[in-house]
Amino acid sequence: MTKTITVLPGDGIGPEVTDSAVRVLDYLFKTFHHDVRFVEERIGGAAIDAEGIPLPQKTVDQCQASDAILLGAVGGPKWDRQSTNVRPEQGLLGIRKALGLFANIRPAKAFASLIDASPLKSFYVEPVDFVIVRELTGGLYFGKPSERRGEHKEQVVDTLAYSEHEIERVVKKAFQMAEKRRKKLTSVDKANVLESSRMWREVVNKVASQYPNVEVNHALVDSTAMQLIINPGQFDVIVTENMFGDILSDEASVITGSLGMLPSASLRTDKLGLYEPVHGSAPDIVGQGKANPLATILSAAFLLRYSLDMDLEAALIETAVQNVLKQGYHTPDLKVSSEHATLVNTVEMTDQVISAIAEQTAHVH
Ligand SMILES: NC(=O)C1=CN([C@@H]2O[C@H](COP(=O)(O)OP(=O)(O)OC[C@H]3O[C@@H](n4cnc5c(N)ncnc54)[C@H](O)[C@@H]3O)[C@@H](O)[C@H]2O)C=CC1
Ligand SMILES: CC(C)CC(=O)C(=O)O
Ligand SMILES: [Mg+2]
Repeated sequence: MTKTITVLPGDGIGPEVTDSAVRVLDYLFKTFHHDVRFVEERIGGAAIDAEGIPLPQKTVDQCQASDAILLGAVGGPKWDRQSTNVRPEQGLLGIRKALGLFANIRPAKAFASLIDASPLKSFYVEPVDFVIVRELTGGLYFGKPSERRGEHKEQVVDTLAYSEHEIERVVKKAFQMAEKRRKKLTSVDKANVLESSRMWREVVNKVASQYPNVEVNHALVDSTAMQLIINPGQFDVIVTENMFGDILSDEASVITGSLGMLPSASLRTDKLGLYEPVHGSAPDIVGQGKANPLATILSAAFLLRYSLDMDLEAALIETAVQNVLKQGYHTPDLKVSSEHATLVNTVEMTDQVISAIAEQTAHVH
């Protein structure tokens, strides 16, 4: 049966990086004769410009009817003056909520060829390979009411709300991941200040009894931000609420060399998932061929693995990315130490990844 991937390019460099990932996926589908079609829909600023709202119902319906979703990024200065409800970012929050994508998986794996050139290299006592599991449909970004109040609108309210159920389902996902990895879970919160964090800890401790072989510890978010830099190798799986995970995962990108390297998967309990780079729409480099497409290409590998059960094809992408970096190909955001460093643009980097896949699949007819 034909599978459907809905592509939401969005704004800024979003269309540049989704084009790259679609080219890579298309190459793999043709090579392995997989029957998969792509359908493009609008989200974010592009949807505001065309239809006046950041998340048209048609986009939600198409996503709901598909097997997987690939998203670029939303937002940009053009829409910064829009009121809260018609901002591009509401389109992204809206699709996550509408599809119930509560678990955002953000792995941070340092590629050896990039570590060598990192200013943080001296801190890497152990190989860096951890996953942030970020709660994605609750917390501050979704709390109601979020508004300006008072006669002169001199007060403001944002609400950090969580139910036990919302915490429990994402924490379970994190334990399941830890069980399949190095069996170490760090739950990150701000329990010395926030009631929501105290409930978070209680739920983690309750769920922990179902996973006796996973070592659990609790850590405060501020010191975790520091530990991520001085000793990132200590982490295996980190589970945390929406905003802490948003911030810590951008920080984690420094360890991997660039924000342009971090992929993500937003999952629920069935196979449908949304796959997107961790980065935003990067208005400062849009249209210049400088966007690093690897975060989105690696997100496409997750799409194959988690939503389409194509583990082999996913691994081909990951090995190809590793090989291309090892050969010294890099977009301007990446510092590489190789003597054979070759600066490439977005399209050339994508060409290199496809060639590196072709080398691995030369025997397939
Ligand atoms: N998932 C999403 O759609 C997100 C959207 N945003 C939106 O994006 C817009 C810009 O936000 P910023 O804070 O500038 O964050 P950003 O992630 O777009 O950019 C931060 C910095 O990283 C660089 N960068 C990001 N991705 C890159 C890539 N693939 N290759 C090379 N360099 C890359 C940018 O050039 C910039 O210097 C805002 O409107 C924001 O709301 C921000 C984060 C996530
Ligand atoms: C709209 C924002 C919450 C997007 C973002 O920064 C993210 O998901 O990483
Ligand atoms: Mg973010």
